[in-house]
Amino acid sequence: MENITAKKKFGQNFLKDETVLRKIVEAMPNNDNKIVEIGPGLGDLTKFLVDVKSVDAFEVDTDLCKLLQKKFEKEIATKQLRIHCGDVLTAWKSELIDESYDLVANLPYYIATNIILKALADPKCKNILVMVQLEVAEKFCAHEGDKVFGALSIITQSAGEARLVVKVPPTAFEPQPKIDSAVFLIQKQSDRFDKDFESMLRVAFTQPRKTLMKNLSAVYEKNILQEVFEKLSLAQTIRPHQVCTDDYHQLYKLTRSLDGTRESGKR
Ligand SMILES: C[S@@+](CC[C@H](N)C(=O)[O-])C[C@H]1O[C@@H](n2cnc3c(N)ncnc32)[C@H](O)[C@@H]1O
Repeated sequence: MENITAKKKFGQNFLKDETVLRKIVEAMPNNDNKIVEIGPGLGDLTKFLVDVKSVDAFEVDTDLCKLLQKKFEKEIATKQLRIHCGDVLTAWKSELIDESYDLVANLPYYIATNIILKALADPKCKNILVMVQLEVAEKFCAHEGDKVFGALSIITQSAGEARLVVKVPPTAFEPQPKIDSAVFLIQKQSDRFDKDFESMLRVAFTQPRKTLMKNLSAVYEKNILQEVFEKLSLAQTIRPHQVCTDDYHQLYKLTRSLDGTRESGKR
């Protein structure tokens, strides 16, 4: 590895396995979108990306920024690569860049979920192809009935389709992480993103093993919930992971139209 010590605080595990790097590039959607890479690190994935598309890369570590500026002098001069040095979360307003892009990255795991949620909400982001902790990838890709089906799966299914691309063992990285990783792809079909819907999901999954009715009744009036459950033919004993994404949207619409929050009852 270059003369660089990996910094734990920035989640630095550099992907060294060329087969996995190629699999990421092969899974990229075929379109004219720009690429955004978050955390280019030593530039191993960047090298493949700039060969096929123009890339905007965001890197927080100033040592790595300097190294990348040297390594990719030519690509920076031809504008095939732009390096933004700094914390991507600070740079990210509602849109990260002002043109359509696909996010392709081996993400820093300590902020991976946050980054994916921001990309799902960003109207300029069209597709998300990222490496994260396996456990997190499974949550984003889960389907109704799966044990890990939850708020992240529903938010993803509301925006598009997700699929696991490849599982990656710790040996693919330097230094090696303690956990397995996975690359997954979300192809976005809609920019629909509703913070209130997300809040309802948080309530629905507060205690995943309890019934959905029990969780929701912390916020919604019980009689309204009973009416809504009946309309949607949902059993009162159903658990949150057993309800499909469409039914969650119906549930949200109906509870809103009936103004079923407990607060509203006190008015
Ligand atoms: C898991 S490493 C991936 C490095 C490289 N892409 C690879 O595959 O080898 C995560 C990268 O994200 C960078 N990073 C961590 N936090 C960041 C942040 N808030 N903004 C931008 N980059 C960040 C790290 O410095 C590191 O380069």
